Amino acid sequence: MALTLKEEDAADWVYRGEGAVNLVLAYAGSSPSFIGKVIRLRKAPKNGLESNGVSVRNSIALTPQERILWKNVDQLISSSDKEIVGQLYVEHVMKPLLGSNYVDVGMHILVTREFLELVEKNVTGQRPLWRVDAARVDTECDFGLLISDHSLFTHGSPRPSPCISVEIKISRLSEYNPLDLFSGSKERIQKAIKGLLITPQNNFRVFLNGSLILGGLGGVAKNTDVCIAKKFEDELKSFIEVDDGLCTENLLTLVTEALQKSGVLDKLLDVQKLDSIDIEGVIHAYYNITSEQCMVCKELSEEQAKIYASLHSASFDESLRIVKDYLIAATAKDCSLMLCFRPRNEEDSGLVYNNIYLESTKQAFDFKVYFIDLDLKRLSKVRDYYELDKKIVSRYRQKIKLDRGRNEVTGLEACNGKTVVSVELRCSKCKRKVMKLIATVAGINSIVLDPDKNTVTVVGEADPVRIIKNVRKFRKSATIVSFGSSKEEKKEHKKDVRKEEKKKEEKRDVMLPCLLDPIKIC
Ligand SMILES: O=P(O)(O)O[C@@H]1[C@@H](OP(=O)(O)O)[C@H](OP(=O)(O)O)[C@H](O)[C@H](OP(=O)(O)O)[C@H]1OP(=O)(O)O
Ligand SMILES: Nc1ncnc2c1ncn2[C@@H]1O[C@H](COP(=O)(O)OP(=O)(O)OP(=O)(O)O)[C@@H](O)[C@H]1O
Repeated sequence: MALTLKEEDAADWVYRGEGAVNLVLAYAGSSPSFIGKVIRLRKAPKNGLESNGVSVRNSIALTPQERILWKNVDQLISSSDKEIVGQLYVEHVMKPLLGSNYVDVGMHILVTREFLELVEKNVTGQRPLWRVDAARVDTECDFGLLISDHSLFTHGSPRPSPCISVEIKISRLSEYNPLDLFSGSKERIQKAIKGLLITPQNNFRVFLNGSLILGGLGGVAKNTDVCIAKKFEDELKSFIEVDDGLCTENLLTLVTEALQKSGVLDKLLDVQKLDSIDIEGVIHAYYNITSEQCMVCKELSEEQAKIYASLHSASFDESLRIVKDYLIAATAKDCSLMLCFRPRNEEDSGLVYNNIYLESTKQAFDFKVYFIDLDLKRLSKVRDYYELDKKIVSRYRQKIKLDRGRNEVTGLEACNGKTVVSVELRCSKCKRKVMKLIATVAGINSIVLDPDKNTVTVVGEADPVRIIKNVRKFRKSATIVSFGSSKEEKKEHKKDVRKEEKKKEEKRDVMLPCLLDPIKIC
């Protein structure tokens, strides 16, 4: 960490965006050390909700329990407190999984408190109000992460090539189907990207030469109406040489082809799928490794707690594996992809970059793809995930109750729940037996056996306890992997829970930007 950014450097850094944890600034000055770079600065929550005023997710060092969790990653646990664990996690956990070509670890540089205070003051006016309200730059932190600006094609040259970059966050909040995005089919990927473009929310941004031309900077954007779409199409004209009205379509083709050609989504999906056990199961493994009494089983009846007994009797190492894989998958579900395109020209058409030829415009483009925001999910988050899941399930149950009430009047079928059971399915006889036993339980709409994964997925309002009881008549070792609403339905309910939380937040005091002293509005 030789370089230090001081107060006088603050004016060279401009607002680029932010998430819940970091504020990101892009370099706009002329120092060769920083051209083509962004800096990620840690934020501190304003509401003081984290325990003892110290944010666990922001703290640099691993907790003793996390040191045990990550014990197989030597580089992580041998780091001293001063070394930055988040960066080591990206380098030694995520990079090997996602591929070194697509992951940029960045480097830490020192920053003075005066630098942080001044950049915060300079950029406050550009930050979304709710972000300003929620967190400020953490002025206690004396470093920032310097990383290449993946929305540009610079490579240190003072004159970056003209370029378009597209940022995609894999989330369900936009109106698109992630299954389309990950399908591998050109048509379906393009359909997903189109959906993201129309409802960008916090999940889709397009930058032209590093400046935002679609989506919300640092937050959520409204849907792409005719006006926005027209303006966007006009912006693209300087980049894609095609008749009016076809630039956006061609950009979609470019993005689709780059996603297909690079294979990054397949890699990402593999990592996202590491969480073979849902949070309702993982929470028990979490209590195994923290050696606390399981607060979840404590709330269940003896009968219900029996379902999870096998998870509690899993070995310590197995519990570590379950939790670790779950957290790695959580990182992979929350990261973004940045795809950057530039028209290919003879001088820089070395073999460094992949390229795509757009038949309709007769243009060749270089492209690069990077994953951004591969942050470590802290162990303590497992409890948060469980609590969130509980809220979602309870919301779902309320909905079923309501639906049942309505159905009594309309005679329609109730909404479905889903129970996943883990049971060894060795042969066709086993499968028949399990199928028969489950089929006798009331309230079942479908049963799907997966002999590769040794799981049975039961959809319907059937009682999970009855399901597992019946399966155990055949195999004692059977366990429930998850129950409640299906993942897709949960996501829908998650939206509602989030909306409610947001409403509560909006009721809190509002801070006006650009003012150092907050003004309270009634
Ligand atoms: O919990 P979720 O699904 O709302 O995801 C959070 C994201 O919200 P989103 O759904 O994308 O609007 C949230 O994104 P934003 O702040 O909305 O950009 C963060 O990514 C958060 O992760 P962390 O707290 O930074 O580790 C994300 O938290 P986790 O991925 O740790 O759950
Ligand atoms: N290396 C980069 N190059 C270009 N832009 C970047 C880079 N890193 C981050 N950004 C921009 O800054 C925004 C916020 O960064 P990031 O997602 O890392 O923040 P975060 O607080 O960690 O997010 P989250 O809340 O999702 O965890 C991104 O959405 C992206 O637009």
